[in-house]
Amino acid sequence: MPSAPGAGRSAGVHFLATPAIAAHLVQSCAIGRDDLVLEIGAGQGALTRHLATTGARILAVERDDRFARRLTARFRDQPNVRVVHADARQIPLPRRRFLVVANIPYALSTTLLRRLLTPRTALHRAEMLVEWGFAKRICATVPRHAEQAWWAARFDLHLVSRVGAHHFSPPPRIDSAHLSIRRNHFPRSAEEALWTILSTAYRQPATPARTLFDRHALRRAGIRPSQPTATVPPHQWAQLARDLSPGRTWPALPRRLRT
Ligand SMILES: C[S@@+](CC[C@H](N)C(=O)[O-])C[C@H]1O[C@@H](n2cnc3c(N)ncnc32)[C@H](O)[C@@H]1O
Repeated sequence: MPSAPGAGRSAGVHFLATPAIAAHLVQSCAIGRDDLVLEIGAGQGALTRHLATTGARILAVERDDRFARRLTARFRDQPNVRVVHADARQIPLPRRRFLVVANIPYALSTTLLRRLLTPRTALHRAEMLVEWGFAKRICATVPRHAEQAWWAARFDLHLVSRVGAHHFSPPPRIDSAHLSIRRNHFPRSAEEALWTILSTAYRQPATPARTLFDRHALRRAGIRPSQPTATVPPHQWAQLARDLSPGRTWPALPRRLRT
């Protein structure tokens, strides 16, 4: 989604205007009646109305006073939908397993993903509309930043499709993307090792991996020892972290990755 920088609380908001895209986003999430779904930025309910029909418990978070009031009225008769009038950057996230379906403000993408993909998150999967360029950056085979690699090593990030600006009202200047996120089986016990490896590697992108890490461990992870670190995809760093993590003490994760 989409809001011009510096826009007011609801100015510049671009609502999803194509019901088929809303329906597809919700279907992709394969929601069951027992699931808990967090919708971030519910707006006028373009996604909420499809989420409501799944029978799952829906928490529809909306910061804008007017939208929150209207949503509350609109879904008053749907006992499985609770409208939460709050800022999604500050609400406590569910402690039990949850799913996310959202068309989020472009400006909040990094902040929200940082929160959703934190080590202690109970996020299981997410289907989101985000800015096209943002989706391309975080789904790149080799992300350019260590934090993006940190996300991609622990979750499967998949750019499903491009969603043209004409599907929003009013249309933003740039297209969006359907981004799909699935938790993978990366062990929590290897997270400190993973971050240490990534931050070391991303600080020295042109360096052959063997100058930073044990060459036998690199080979076991499928990384050529001569390979410049900037060309190693996140899942191979994840494999290296799994391999090196047991039996050693690793530096704690930086605070920004834990909030
Ligand atoms: C792109 S619109 C999407 C609205 C609706 N989900 C749709 O698809 O049409 C994003 C919504 O997020 C809301 N929003 C913006 N910042 C927010 C925040 N920090 N917390 C919760 N909602 C926020 C806006 O008020 C707006 O309703």
